[in-house]
Amino acid sequence: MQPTPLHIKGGRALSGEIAVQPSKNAALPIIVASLLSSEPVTLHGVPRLSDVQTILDLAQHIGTRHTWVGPHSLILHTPEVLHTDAPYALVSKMRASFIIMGALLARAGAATVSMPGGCAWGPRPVDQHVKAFRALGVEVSEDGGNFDARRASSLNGRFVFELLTVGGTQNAILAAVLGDGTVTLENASIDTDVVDLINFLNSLGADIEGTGTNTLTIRGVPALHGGEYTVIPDRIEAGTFMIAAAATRSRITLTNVRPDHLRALSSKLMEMGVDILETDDRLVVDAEGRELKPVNLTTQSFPGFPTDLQPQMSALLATVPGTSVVQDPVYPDRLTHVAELHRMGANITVSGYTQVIQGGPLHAAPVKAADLRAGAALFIAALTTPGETVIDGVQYLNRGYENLAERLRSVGANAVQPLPMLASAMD
Ligand SMILES: CC(=O)N[C@H]1[C@@H](OP(=O)(O)OP(=O)(O)OC[C@H]2O[C@@H](n3ccc(=O)[nH]c3=O)[C@H](O)[C@@H]2O)O[C@H](CO)[C@@H](O)[C@@H]1O
Ligand SMILES: C=C(OP(=O)(O)O)C(=O)O
Repeated sequence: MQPTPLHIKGGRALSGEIAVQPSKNAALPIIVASLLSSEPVTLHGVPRLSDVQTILDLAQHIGTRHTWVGPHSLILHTPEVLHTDAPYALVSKMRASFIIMGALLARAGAATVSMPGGCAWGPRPVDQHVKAFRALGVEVSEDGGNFDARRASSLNGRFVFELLTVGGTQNAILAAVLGDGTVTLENASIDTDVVDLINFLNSLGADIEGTGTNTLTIRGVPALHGGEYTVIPDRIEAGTFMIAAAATRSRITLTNVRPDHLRALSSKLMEMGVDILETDDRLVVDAEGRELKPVNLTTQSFPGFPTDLQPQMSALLATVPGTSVVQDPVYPDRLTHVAELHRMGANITVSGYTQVIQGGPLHAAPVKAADLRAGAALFIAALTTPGETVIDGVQYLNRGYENLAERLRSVGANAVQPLPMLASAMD
């Protein structure tokens, strides 16, 4: 059953403190990576999201048992691999599930994985994953929407990625961790979620060198032991809250945050006239009473401006008088927020991956999220307007934000999600 739409009455400032959830995009590959060990692994900092449930369902099919031992803590245990296939019903829900292929290749030597799904705003190829596997000695064939991969021996050799890919780098790392070969990956992603995966794997006894650089050397080890690990805070959720504070001209404090993961956003917000104060794992965003300036931005791989914050930033800029230009070459079709923001009075012209945004006041309207970050963008737009905006497509928001409405209510947002009974009574 789809969740009921969210009702937001904006036009008021936010204030107070909000704890950022642990990172979805770091936790998902780490959950998958836990199946490389036959011993129990305790993870702290796992967000309670529908995407996490999807990956746990997939892991369970493979043979991983899990037990929640705290609100964000989980014990995972894969004594043996029961199945080496990842069925369409699960993989099609979420792109991150494709890296099950690397984990299965490492632990079981074979994998049959359906082509991935996930936020579908346009083409999201996996050619680099497949090219990397083949270059390192894996046989991969494609049939009926499935990839079938097999390795006769340990992965060995060198692969140069043709572009920076987070998932492609993670998949190749996972496949190379076990065995007696040595793999060198060049032009590897240095994204925070890749670094967290490497730190996790090394904490279980993997031998991966070059963390945080574009060249990784992975020396196979016979087995990984169990262990305990804490996932990094979610920089995309933190960024979404920072943009929400700027859009509502508010001052809020974020806790459980890594300010060093958010520099590209912080410097754009500062350029607009927002004050950002960083101390260890806290960050204060102060836009109270500010007249913000328009800015131009182009998305890039980490440490550049993240594509996962592009729709939210576009919503903010749609409220800032003047002309801003936003370009997203990382995902040129990531534009499903635009038509919905138009319904709220935004003036955005699109040409290719470029949005030219003439900022001004928005108004409330019924809108529909078609993907996760587009949903966050609509939430932010709704927070800026005094009328009641109703956002449909909340299931996408639930993929990546834990109790978003409730947590933003704790800092003063007027956001409610009526229960299904109530919703039908109101129809
Ligand atoms: C679950 C997860 O962590 N998702 C994130 C991850 O997705 P994901 O890992 O899928 O994104 P990639 O880093 O792989 O994609 C980056 C770019 O490379 C292209 N590409 C990628 C692989 C490939 O084989 N061929 C190819 O052409 C993509 O189309 C895109 O243009 O990183 C993206 C970029 O930061 C984020 O937007 C996603 O939220
Ligand atoms: C797009 C995202 O996730 P996925 O890659 O799983 O679609 C995201 O987290 O913004």
